[in-house]
Amino acid sequence: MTAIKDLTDGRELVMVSNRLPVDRVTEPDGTKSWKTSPGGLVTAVEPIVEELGCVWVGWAGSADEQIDAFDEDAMRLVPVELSEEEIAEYYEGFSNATLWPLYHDVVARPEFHREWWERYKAVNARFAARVADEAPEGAVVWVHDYQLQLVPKMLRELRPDVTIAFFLHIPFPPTQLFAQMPWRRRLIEGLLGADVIGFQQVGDAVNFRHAAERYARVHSLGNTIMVPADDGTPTRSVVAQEFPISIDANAFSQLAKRDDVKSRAGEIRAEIGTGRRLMLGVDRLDYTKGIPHRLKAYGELLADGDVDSDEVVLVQVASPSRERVEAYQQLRDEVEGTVGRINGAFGSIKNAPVVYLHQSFDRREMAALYVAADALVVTPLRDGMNLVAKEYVACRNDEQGVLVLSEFAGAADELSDALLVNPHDIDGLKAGLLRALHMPLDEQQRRMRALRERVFDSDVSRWVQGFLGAVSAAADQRTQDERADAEAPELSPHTFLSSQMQDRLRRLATAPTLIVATDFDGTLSPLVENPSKARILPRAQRALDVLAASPGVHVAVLSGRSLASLAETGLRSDGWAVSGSHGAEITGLGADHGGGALTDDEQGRLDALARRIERVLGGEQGMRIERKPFGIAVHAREVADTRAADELLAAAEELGLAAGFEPRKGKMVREFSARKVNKGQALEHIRQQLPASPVIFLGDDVTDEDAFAVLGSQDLAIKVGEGQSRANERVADPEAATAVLAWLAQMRTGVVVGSS
Ligand SMILES: Nc1ncnc2c1ncn2[C@@H]1O[C@H](COP(=O)(O)OP(=O)(O)O[C@H]2O[C@H](CO)[C@@H](O)[C@H](O)[C@H]2O)[C@@H](O)[C@H]1O
Ligand SMILES: O=P(O)(O)OC[C@H](O)CO
Repeated sequence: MTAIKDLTDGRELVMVSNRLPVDRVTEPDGTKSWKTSPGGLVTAVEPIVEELGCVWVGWAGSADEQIDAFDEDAMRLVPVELSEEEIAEYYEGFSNATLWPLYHDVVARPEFHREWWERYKAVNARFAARVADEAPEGAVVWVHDYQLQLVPKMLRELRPDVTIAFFLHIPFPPTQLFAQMPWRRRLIEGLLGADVIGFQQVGDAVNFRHAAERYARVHSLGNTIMVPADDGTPTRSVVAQEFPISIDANAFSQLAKRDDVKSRAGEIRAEIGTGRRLMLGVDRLDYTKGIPHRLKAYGELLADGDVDSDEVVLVQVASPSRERVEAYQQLRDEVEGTVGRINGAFGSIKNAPVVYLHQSFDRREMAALYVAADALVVTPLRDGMNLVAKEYVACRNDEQGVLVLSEFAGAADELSDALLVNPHDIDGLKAGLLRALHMPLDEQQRRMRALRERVFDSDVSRWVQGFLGAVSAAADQRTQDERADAEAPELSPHTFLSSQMQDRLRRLATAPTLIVATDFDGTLSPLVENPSKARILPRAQRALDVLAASPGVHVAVLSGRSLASLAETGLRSDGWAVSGSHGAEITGLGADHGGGALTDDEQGRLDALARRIERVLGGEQGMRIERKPFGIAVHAREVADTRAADELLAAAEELGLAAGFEPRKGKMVREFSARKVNKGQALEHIRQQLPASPVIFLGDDVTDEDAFAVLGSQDLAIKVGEGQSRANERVADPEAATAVLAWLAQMRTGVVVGSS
């Protein structure tokens, strides 16, 4: 069986959410018991961790009750106590009357109160402290949702050893709306304490990254945000990316196949009246779910005579939610008033057009309702995902039934075979409902098959694996970065760079636009015997990430390696230009060029040379011939004797020249390319695609001289290591080259990368 440690690379898991997966309830006779907590978070997450095991820290749902930690299946549940005032101000107030409406596109007016904010901070601090006490050394701590956005930063300060993941189950609003939040910077900084921040949709992740750039003044590149530490310690990278949540589709499908569920579905159909079509709505009673819009559309269809209550019934299941929050009380009054009016106006003694159930049901009853329903109507005005839609699809083993789905539910991105509706457009919604009621069977089946394929393919285990996979990768990266920082030599630019070079770098750092170009092997990564083992120095990667994220800076890597071989080193180069095979292939920054297959003639000449070199030199100890997409490289780095190596390389040169190839000299390598290109031409080509900018280029090898040769007086050429060069500056090794890049990044952005 999969263990949680298989998903977290051997690390223990701690879950943190406002609510524990079970709620403490007081029965009418005063006895206490536990029941499953409401809402989508528990539906999605609990089945996985209950089996795999974890510590779960959360509120037990009752006031002023101190409860000891206890075990439930493979979980250890750790209750966090909340007082009456904290429930009123942290949970009902700041979480559900400020953040909830603000994050749901302000469909209700958010209230901003300073006392609520103070309470929110205090409760978040209590959660962080409790987690800090409970988390095993090096654990992965997974914090959930909007109620706990300050926990990541608070926890990082208490427990720097843990890896912190955060998942937001609800949307993250566009910057124009988030701007209303008086404590917006504090919330962003709180979240940026995490290593990975997960969102439901691409749009949510994009909104967050924009808000982070604007209010926390950080830079982002792709999914990665560079976060400078307050005290000048090294920059951290934080992944902010979408991981759309799902359900255990198989479990729902199996449940729907059970005889008791099928016979209960039959009973439900019999109870609503033979021949009547059943439309179903299932929601927490929440104003984001669009229940009044649904009722309005349905009421109008009855009034217009398009729907008859003898033929159709709408069963609306609305589970009680946040009942002490005013907006929820108003919603309940409105919904119950509307249901009463519709039933009063259009019902008969036999048939009410709406059956309204303000209750929670167990999963078996939910599955029976899904199986019984001819259509499920999901009409939120805004919803992070909406799991009800996916549950309905998973339960429809008969491949029938129609899903009517709001385009403002995150689920609409994936479930495009549903009937998509805009709940604000009442006429459109009415048309959607009618279409669902009259959809021919073959269209139902076609759509339902496609929906089921999607839901079963992207189920909750895939979500967990994707999210925890990203978290594990972040944890590994963090360990690597920390090690690199600890081992990084103390290089102060003032001691190892000439004052002239410092001046030049300062000037470049303030240029409106700048191209930072560099070789890879021997410049960004130390030279190693086996080229497949070469890796960029982590600090160099981060310095280039910071530079690339700075407006006006373009990063380019120019390598003799093929693009494929460069990618195999793990270099992260999203948003950069990368030139491979000495310029024969270029990608990124609009400079895409070359890379097409060799012609038969080119291939034939290259094959003949390779055979010849193989025959003449192949038997020599330590010689290695490498086939590249556009040429051949003859390596002599592993030849024991330097003189013998030189002689062998000279022999290879002779063979190449005889076959009409221009040998390209490198350190202990000679290359023969079918295409006559070099790094200088590649750099010129990239430069032409970008706004006129000065260039800084760093390189260590003979082949980098071609790039130095195309630089002018506004540019800066830096040779890495020993040997003759036309470059105007020099540093000792890749560590020093990295320090130059880090210093440049710091001067341009203020972000400290590493320990220089
Ligand atoms: N009367 C009733 N009785 C019993 N069970 C009932 C019920 N009514 C609803 N449920 C169950 O509660 C869950 C509701 O999940 P949703 O995703 O639809 O919304 P919710 O807003 O709670 O979740 C939040 O988290 C989830 C998960 O991330 C996001 O999909 C969503 O957008 C976000 O608002 C479903 O599993 C459903 O079966
Ligand atoms: O009842 P609440 O306030 O804990 O909300 C439950 C849902 O999971 C909200 O995401």
